[in-house]
Amino acid sequence: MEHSQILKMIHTQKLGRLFELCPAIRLFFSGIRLERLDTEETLEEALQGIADEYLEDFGLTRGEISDSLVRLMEKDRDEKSGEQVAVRELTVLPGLDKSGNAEQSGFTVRRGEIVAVVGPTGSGKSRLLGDIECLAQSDTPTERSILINGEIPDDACRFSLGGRLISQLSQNMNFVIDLSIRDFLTMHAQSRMVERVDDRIEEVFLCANRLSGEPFQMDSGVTQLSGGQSRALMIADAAILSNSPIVLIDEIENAGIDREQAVRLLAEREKIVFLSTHDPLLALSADRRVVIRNGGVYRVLETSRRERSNLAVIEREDRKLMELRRSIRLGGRLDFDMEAFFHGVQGSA
Ligand SMILES: Nc1ncnc2c1ncn2[C@@H]1O[C@H](COP(=O)(O)OP(=O)(O)OP(=O)(O)O)[C@@H](O)[C@H]1O
Repeated sequence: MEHSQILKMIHTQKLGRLFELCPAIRLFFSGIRLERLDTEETLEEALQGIADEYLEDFGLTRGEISDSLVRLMEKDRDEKSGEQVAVRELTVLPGLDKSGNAEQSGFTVRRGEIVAVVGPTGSGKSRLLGDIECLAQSDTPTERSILINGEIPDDACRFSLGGRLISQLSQNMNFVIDLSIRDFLTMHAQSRMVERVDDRIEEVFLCANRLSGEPFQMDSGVTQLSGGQSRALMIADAAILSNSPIVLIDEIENAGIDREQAVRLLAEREKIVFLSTHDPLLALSADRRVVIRNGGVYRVLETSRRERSNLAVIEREDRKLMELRRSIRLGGRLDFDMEAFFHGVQGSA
């Protein structure tokens, strides 16, 4: 559906019809405490009885409400068409490093694979994720190009489906609309047309709570979540509810969530996952790691058999560190025999 058709619909259809076509619109109105609008009226009619000052309290004008509804319907349309693109593999073709030298190599990632992106601070890890996110075609500072299933994505795929193909969970996740977690997840589940919405949102909620260091309630507001809780919720949401076949995650390790479980969860869902990280546990959990140096891909290393067996040791030590972290958070003291705790005789925090 074209933009002009959507615009016309927003202004001529009854609200009830708009809610049916795009459930996120109902949740948009819940978010500004207008749950009881008359569904037999059009948008203009329904908003007639609402004072401008009321809308201003939410930082909205009538025009902005109509623009938001158009965007929600367009997002819904793109999401539904995005489901038709089956991504089997993604290829990064080499570009230039920060000095303008050709990159050593490109690489291809297949469905179900996890790739860690590693490298010193400022080397260009986020830039690589950014190139993937916008499906770059030699039009970013790195001049890399991204292929989907071995082909250059066409413009429709790039500009319209790009956002639907790819979920990006960046370091700073802020929620702007104050919905409860239940409403937020319901909105996502409905806009992604999943079946058994209540069961699925319960699954996301339980999973997010397992990932998060600090438990939270289904009826708390999303704006009250801490940074780590928000990331846990978004990771569970991306894994369980999202149709996006490609997930990009920036520095999960700083979020204070259970990284081991988060990676396992994403790996189970047959997605292509890129993790930018400085963390050996995450790097070795991936199938391979792309090493970035001076803005360019320097090496692509498969995780070796030896590294996989070393991962078990890193996980064991990491669980001990998590135990210490938990103890510190709960106000405990770490004045027991640390040598014994780490190297041998059973100790406990
Ligand atoms: N190949 C390149 N050509 C030109 N500029 C680049 C290239 N790669 C990265 N940059 C630029 O270098 C800067 C640092 O890159 P980026 O933020 O991606 O680093 P990072 O590895 O993610 O850092 P951190 O670990 O601190 O998050 C950015 O401004 C980015 O656009």
